[in-house]
Amino acid sequence: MSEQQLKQHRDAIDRIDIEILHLLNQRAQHAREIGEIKGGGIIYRPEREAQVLRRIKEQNPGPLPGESVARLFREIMSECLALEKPLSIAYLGPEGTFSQLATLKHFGHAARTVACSSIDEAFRLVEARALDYVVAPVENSTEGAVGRTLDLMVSTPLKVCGEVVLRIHHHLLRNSAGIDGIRRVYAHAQALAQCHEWLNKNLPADVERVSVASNAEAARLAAEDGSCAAIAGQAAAERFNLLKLAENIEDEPNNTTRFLVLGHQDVGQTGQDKTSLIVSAPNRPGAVHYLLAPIADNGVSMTKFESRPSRAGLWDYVFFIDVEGHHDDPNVAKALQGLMERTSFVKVLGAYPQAVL
Ligand SMILES: C=C(O[C@@H]1C=C(C(=O)O)C=C[C@H]1O)C(=O)O
Repeated sequence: MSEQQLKQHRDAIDRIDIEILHLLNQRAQHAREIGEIKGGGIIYRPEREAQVLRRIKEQNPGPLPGESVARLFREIMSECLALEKPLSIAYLGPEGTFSQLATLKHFGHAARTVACSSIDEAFRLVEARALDYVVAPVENSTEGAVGRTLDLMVSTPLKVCGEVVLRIHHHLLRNSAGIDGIRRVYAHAQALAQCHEWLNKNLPADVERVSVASNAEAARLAAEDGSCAAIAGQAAAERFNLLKLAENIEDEPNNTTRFLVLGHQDVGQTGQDKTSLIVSAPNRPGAVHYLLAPIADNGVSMTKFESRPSRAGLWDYVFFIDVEGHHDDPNVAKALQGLMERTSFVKVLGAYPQAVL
């Protein structure tokens, strides 16, 4: 390619960048005016954001991949929303956890992410309206449910208004090269479980495995002591300046964690939604089958079914159920009505758009 051709393309890019710049600011101006119309009411509208992202993916002519343009527009919306009112989001800290990554993936980098010392504290701060939303891990594809989040959902007045699905990659991290001399590996209990087979195969049997409160805490400890390693993700590796001795050591290559976003609002329909609910059933043969019949009878698909011992009575169970559709969709509404006729405890946690990114 000649210098002349290169210059032509660069000149074109310079012109386009200025056009994009003006268009971005025009977009932001509309968002600011929308903020004034909302007049201090609810600013964040997950249903609208999901529709914007889905439309961008559908109409994307390429060559940029749909996922990439959606990620760019995620950040554009984040900045536009921040002009209306910056959002503050509680997550399970410290900085560098997968919960923080999930928060940024869902709200973009203009949101203020606030590290909390426990999932309980994150819920409390949002319940007390000191922060706007909480992002809490709810299930991992390898390890199953996050019990503490489920327990908090039974009693919280907060409503689910979104979900985030995050691919989880774990790395073996240390402050120097090579695995010689490692006496201990720190990790969150879930990360230890998710890398169990890799650890059995690749580290000597006498290396101690110690579970700590978060992967970021594990990385912090490994940064301080050269005889220790950590299992954690990219964000923690960068934050604590650690070397990656081995990458993507999770046993299950499609390892993902699903997070829920909770706040104080109801979310409208988008046509591709989910509804989360909790029901209880007596501990009798056939009780669960009887209870769930209205879901199948109304042609509603169930995407999650998780049982947990109820705190109320010994050996009574509560069931965490996700179904496809919004609780205002006619078939879902009928299914919910049927459930309510069959059990004394149904709590609809919220309806929200299915994850787009
Ligand atoms: C601009 C709005 O406010 C927020 C920002 C949005 C955007 O930048 O497109 C979309 C939804 C809201 O979360 C709106 O409600 O339309």
